Amino acid sequence: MTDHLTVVNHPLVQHKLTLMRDKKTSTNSFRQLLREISLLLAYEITRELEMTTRTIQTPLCEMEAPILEGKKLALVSILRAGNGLLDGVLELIPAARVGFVGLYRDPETLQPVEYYCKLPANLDERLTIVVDPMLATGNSSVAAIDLIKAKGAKNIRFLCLLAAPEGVARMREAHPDVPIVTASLDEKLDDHAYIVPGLGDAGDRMFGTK
Ligand SMILES: O=P(O)(O)OC[C@H]1O[C@H](OP(=O)(O)OP(=O)(O)O)[C@H](O)[C@@H]1O
Ligand SMILES: O=c1cc[nH]c(=O)[nH]1
Ligand SMILES: [Mg+2]
Repeated sequence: MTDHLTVVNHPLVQHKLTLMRDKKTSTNSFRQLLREISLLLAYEITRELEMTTRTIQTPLCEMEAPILEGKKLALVSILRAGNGLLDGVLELIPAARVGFVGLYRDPETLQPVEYYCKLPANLDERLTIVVDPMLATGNSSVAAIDLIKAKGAKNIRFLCLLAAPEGVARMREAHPDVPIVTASLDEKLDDHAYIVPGLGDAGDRMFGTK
């Protein structure tokens, strides 16, 4: 991917996102919609994967048929809200290796606090797609990608549902080599660094916590 930021304007994505933003949407519907959107976003973020060919026999003839090149992809979910995106992406790429980075954002300092990290082997040979629905200040995604790079990953993409301009700028500064794919570039952050108009706290809406 060459663009640093791709906003997926597909009508189905935008329609489902509107339903997710609506505060009247139930936890159950929110989770289902996120799973559906993540399939569409996964389609977009994998658009330019490297391909090679393999010789196969169809019932009619031999052909050189396209297949994905290289080692299996790695998907890394930033816990816990990342798991909502992970489910759909993994459905589309079932052979992917999966890692988790556990981070929460301290509500006072807005700094990420790490509590877990388990990543697949040979990240240096894999395309790594990092997933988290919310890119707000960018502190969490920058820290997660710092960890992932420290484990060897060189080819990384970041998939989110909503991005704030502040988070995109922070990512561009810290990780200019990591393209971002999102369903929406929202307007701004509020005084508590929540995305506006946003959808609220993604983890809470997904898991019914408060
Ligand atoms: O860009 P930032 O300002 O760092 O904010 C974004 C982070 O905040 C949310 O997670 P949260 O800390 O609420 O943890 P959770 O997923 O466990 O709910 C979200 O899922 C991101 O990880
Ligand atoms: O708007 C926001 C910002 C950070 N985390 C969320 O879940 N929502
Ligand atoms: Mg949360």
